[in-house]
Amino acid sequence: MSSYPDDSLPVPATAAGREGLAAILARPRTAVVAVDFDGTLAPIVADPEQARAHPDAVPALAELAPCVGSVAVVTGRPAGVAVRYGGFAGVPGLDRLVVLGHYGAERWDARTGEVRAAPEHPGVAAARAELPGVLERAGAWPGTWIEEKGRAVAVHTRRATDPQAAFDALVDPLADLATRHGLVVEPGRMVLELRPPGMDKGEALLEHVRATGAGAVLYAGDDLGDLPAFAAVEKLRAEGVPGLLVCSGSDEVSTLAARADLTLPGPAAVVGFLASLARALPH
Ligand SMILES: O=P(O)(O)OC[C@H]1O[C@H](O[C@H]2O[C@H](CO)[C@@H](O)[C@H](O)[C@H]2O)[C@H](O)[C@@H](O)[C@@H]1O
Repeated sequence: MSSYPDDSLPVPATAAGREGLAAILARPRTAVVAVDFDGTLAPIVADPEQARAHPDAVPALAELAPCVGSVAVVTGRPAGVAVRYGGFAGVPGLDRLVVLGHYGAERWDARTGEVRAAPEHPGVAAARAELPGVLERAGAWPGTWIEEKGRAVAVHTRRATDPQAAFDALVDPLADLATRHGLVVEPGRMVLELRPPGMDKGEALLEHVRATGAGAVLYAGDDLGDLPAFAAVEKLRAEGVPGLLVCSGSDEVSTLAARADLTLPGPAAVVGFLASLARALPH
């Protein structure tokens, strides 16, 4: 792999990405670094409750955060769960970290340790009540598992013997259930989530970038739910704010790699990149 500007950083494949990385290196104090959690900071595991940040993730973020304008974790997880599974609370260096949870409907701020949240959508409770019956009638595969997320509910198929077939069998029944209750289906890596409309990672990222007055942005993600954040960075670039799109690559999702400036082979490599970026910045 060739390097920019020295041996420690990979070269983005696109001119826009190289411009984005150059802007972050030139004006780090104006940069927002925003990172997805599962599949990007945390390796994918079969049981969502066992997911944890890569052991090098918190040290890398803690070294990076004091050098840039802001570090944010942008996740489909409830903010409090991501804070817990990430080990983000009370870490020296991460005292300004924000976690935008539930695709931006929740915001945890390390300065207060509190979560600010949008009102709950009544359709979630109604869909939750109907969900077991819908799964039974759809002939859900053994191993299909419901994740209770508070302001959303997710159906996972990774533990079925054929996860993709189990996922495919549920797409239409869950779309119907979501529509009847005013919700949307968020498809992800062997998961279909029923959640309220009106917020996504793109809106969340744009809001954060605008609130911080950022002059450059980096976003790293791995899954379809990260596409709106990719679109937000593309929109910011069109408005003159340089940005770098990083894909945490996998053999499950190809869409993001096609849009990314830099594709890295999974969470360990993403975390290594963030650590290298931190080392390349003035402390
Ligand atoms: O926005 P993210 O931080 O990427 O969260 C997206 C979903 O991640 C979790 O599911 C994924 O990770 C699990 C643990 O590795 C894995 O078992 C599952 O197959 C993946 O889809 C989480 O459980 C969901 O609630 C998040 O929305």
